[in-house]
Amino acid sequence: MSPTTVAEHRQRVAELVGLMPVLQLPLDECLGLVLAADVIAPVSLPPFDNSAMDGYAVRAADLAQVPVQLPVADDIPAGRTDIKPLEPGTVQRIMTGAPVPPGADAVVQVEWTDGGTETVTINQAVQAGANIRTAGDDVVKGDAVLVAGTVLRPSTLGLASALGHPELPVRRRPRVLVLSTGSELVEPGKPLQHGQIYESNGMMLASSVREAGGIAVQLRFVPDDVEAFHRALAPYLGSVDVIMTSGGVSAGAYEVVKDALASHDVRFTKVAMQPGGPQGAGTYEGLPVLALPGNPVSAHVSFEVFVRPALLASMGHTQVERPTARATVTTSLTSPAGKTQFRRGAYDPTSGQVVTPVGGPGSHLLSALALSNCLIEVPEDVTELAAGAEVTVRHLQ
Ligand SMILES: Nc1nc2c(c(=O)[nH]1)N[C@H]1C(S)=C(S)[C@@H](COP(=O)(O)OP(=O)(O)OC[C@H]3O[C@@H](n4cnc5c(N)ncnc54)[C@H](O)[C@@H]3O)O[C@H]1N2
Ligand code: MOO
Repeated sequence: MSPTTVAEHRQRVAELVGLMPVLQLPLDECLGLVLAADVIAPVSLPPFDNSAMDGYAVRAADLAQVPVQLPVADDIPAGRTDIKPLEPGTVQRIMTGAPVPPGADAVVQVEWTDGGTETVTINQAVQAGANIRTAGDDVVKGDAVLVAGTVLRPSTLGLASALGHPELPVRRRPRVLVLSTGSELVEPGKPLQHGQIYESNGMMLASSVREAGGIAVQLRFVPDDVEAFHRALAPYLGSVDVIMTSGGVSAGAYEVVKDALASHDVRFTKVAMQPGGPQGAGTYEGLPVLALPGNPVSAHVSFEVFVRPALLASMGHTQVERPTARATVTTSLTSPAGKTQFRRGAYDPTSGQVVTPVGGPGSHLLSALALSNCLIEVPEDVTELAAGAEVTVRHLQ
């Protein structure tokens, strides 16, 4: 049986995860999410003509001869709503953001005056329209200012708030159960016995889920026991959207994930890549389940290549790929025939776009992964790369 290609498995994972439902969420919870429908401006911005300066609302024609002394008929702080018209031959003191009174056609900044409160001497003339921010200058009521597909950033959330929206329609974050299997796994902080290791995939994968915008629920220390596996999962089935496991998928005698899920609709396959060869994907009690290999680098690379794009797509993102670049590799590399290799690399954009492999190909080399900032992609049909060869790097940060 020919191995599954990276593209085929990516497609399968994306289809399994699907799209998250749309709901109205308070703006506070929308950062990084994708707008699911166009938002029509219910008001104009600014909503009314207002002053751009602290100063005096005037009729420009009254300043034909300067200096000129005029009576200050009223005082308009920002927020005042009962604005009186400006009578000819008078001014009103006005603050930045306050409504310009009817009849005024300009604002003189306070620095050009003596700052008087009963009467004011104005030393410089202004053009009609000076220092007035007109209604609709920024947004016109009825405009579709925020369009479906927009990724909500601080500025777009600021705009939504300025338009008076307390909440927005978005696709919600997927809740991912991050389940770590392995009887050898021990909680960090506890003593280790020979043969045991500290659990690390759970922390790494949960962080990756969060970095992609999802919600991670960690379930660690599930032993290599099929009954225990099913029991551990049961309480989460109603509250998560995706189950993501690590470990227990290869060819050993105690492959708990494979054994537990084989009777369900989960297909275990070898994907033509290294690391990350053994993969499982399917459904468990109606939920998508993604079974990643247990070696830490394999788990991380599997997340990057398959899960991250699927989670981003599930939230409505169209940009689901990490940015890539072309770079020359500083040392020679070998790669297994017929497999896409994802080597860990340190990419240096400042020195002519070169990348240096970090550590070897071993999928247990977690510190090399932690020291790298990119994956170097060696295509399936390439078995050797000389130093100086051009490669594609996938940025991880
Ligand atoms: N006979 C074969 N053996 C193996 C094959 C194969 O094709 N034939 N494939 C190898 C490859 S490639 C990989 S990758 C691993 C995948 O193994 P599993 O998914 O079954 O994972 P485990 O055996 O449970 O663990 C592998 C390795 O990773 C450590 N691990 C697992 N979970 C965690 C965790 N949460 N935190 C930290 N470390 C973890 C575990 O202790 C093992 O050292 O299989 C190869 N073998
Ligand atoms: O393919 Mo495994 O994922 O090499 O280590």
